[in-house]
Amino acid sequence: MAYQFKRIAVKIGSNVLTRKDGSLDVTRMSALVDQIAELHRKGVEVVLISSGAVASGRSEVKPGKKLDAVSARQLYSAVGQAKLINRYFELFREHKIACGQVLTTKENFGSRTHYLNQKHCMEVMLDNNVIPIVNENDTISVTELMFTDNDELSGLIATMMGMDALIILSNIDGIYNGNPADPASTVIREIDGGKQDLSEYVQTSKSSFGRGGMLTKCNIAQKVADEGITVIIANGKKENILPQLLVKGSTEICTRFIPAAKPVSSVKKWIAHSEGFAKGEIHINKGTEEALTGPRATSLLLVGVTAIKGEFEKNDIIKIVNEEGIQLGVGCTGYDSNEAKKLIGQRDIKPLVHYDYLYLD
Ligand SMILES: Nc1ncnc2c1ncn2[C@@H]1O[C@H](COP(=O)(O)OP(=O)(O)O)[C@@H](O)[C@H]1O
Ligand SMILES: N[C@@H](CCC(=O)OP(=O)(O)O)C(=O)O
Repeated sequence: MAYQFKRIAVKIGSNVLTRKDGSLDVTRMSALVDQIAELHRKGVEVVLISSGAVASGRSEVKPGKKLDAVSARQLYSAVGQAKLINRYFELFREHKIACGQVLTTKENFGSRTHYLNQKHCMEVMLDNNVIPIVNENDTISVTELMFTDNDELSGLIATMMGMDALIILSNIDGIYNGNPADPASTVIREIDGGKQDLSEYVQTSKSSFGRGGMLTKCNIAQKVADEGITVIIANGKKENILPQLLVKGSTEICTRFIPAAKPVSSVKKWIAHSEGFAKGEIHINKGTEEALTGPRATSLLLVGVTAIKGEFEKNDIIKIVNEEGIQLGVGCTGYDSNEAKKLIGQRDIKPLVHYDYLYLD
């Protein structure tokens, strides 16, 4: 069977892996592992981003007293992640395939060094036929340090690893053009990258164990497709869904985001996804805004900077803001904040943000 993609990220939502009572659905897990094993045997490289730690830990521990939300998430994920990865390990072993655990946090995507270390780790696993199974390290990432959900994490991984496709498996066939419970609603089969406003269709409601909901999936999918990666939202509870989606000329029901044709450099992709990690703000004057947003690739020079806010190190991500206070984009800084503040207004020195490290919205 010929598949359309050679390298994919597969994200499995909590709802796919949990039964109605919250217990881990080992039958479903086993079916998905069988499908990934089949793809792996046929030469498709797969990175799995699996949710389900919190949901599967919940049925294992019964706290003596009522816990606050953060403590509960830490406790359940610590226990649940051990249970989850242990299951995956055994299930893949039945196929004589090794898998390995990668736990990460939002902070690991904020510095280029950590980012490249993570990428290297997963590359070395794939080179050695090991399937990386990624999840957020829920035990230490709390409140503002958290990803919105694993959809956001899967988008970052797909971009970082230069995937051909990101497949987001949820408990629903795709994005419906109305309330999914309404029989008149149908699945939107194709979405042209970032060009369509989907907010009118997507309800803010979430399924019982999910975190972000369909709206975050849509936002992430549009961003990732804009970077040239196909994104598919499909139902992970359907039999043999992964091979069916991957087969050339597939007619499987799903929502497919058409990737943009323009190539984007890997550094720019990292920067584009890094806005949430920005450490400071660079305010620029009108002339600099015109130069940056004009047709020529232009670096951000300190001569056009009017103010620098926040503390940051060299190579950190910073926001670029115009005179009206509107954010124009993000970049990776060539100076730390103390040095940059001293050099505001200076000419003929290296740029604050080189255009290779600049991403404008
Ligand atoms: N227009 C829509 N189309 C499909 N699903 C929708 C839509 N609006 C809201 N949803 C809800 O989004 C849920 C999936 O998101 P989420 O709960 O985050 O799942 P997951 O755990 O797979 O990440 C669906 O079960 C559905 O209830
Ligand atoms: N890291 C969490 C994932 C939470 C989450 O994002 O869930 P989902 O919205 O179902 O993908 C866990 O493993 O429980």
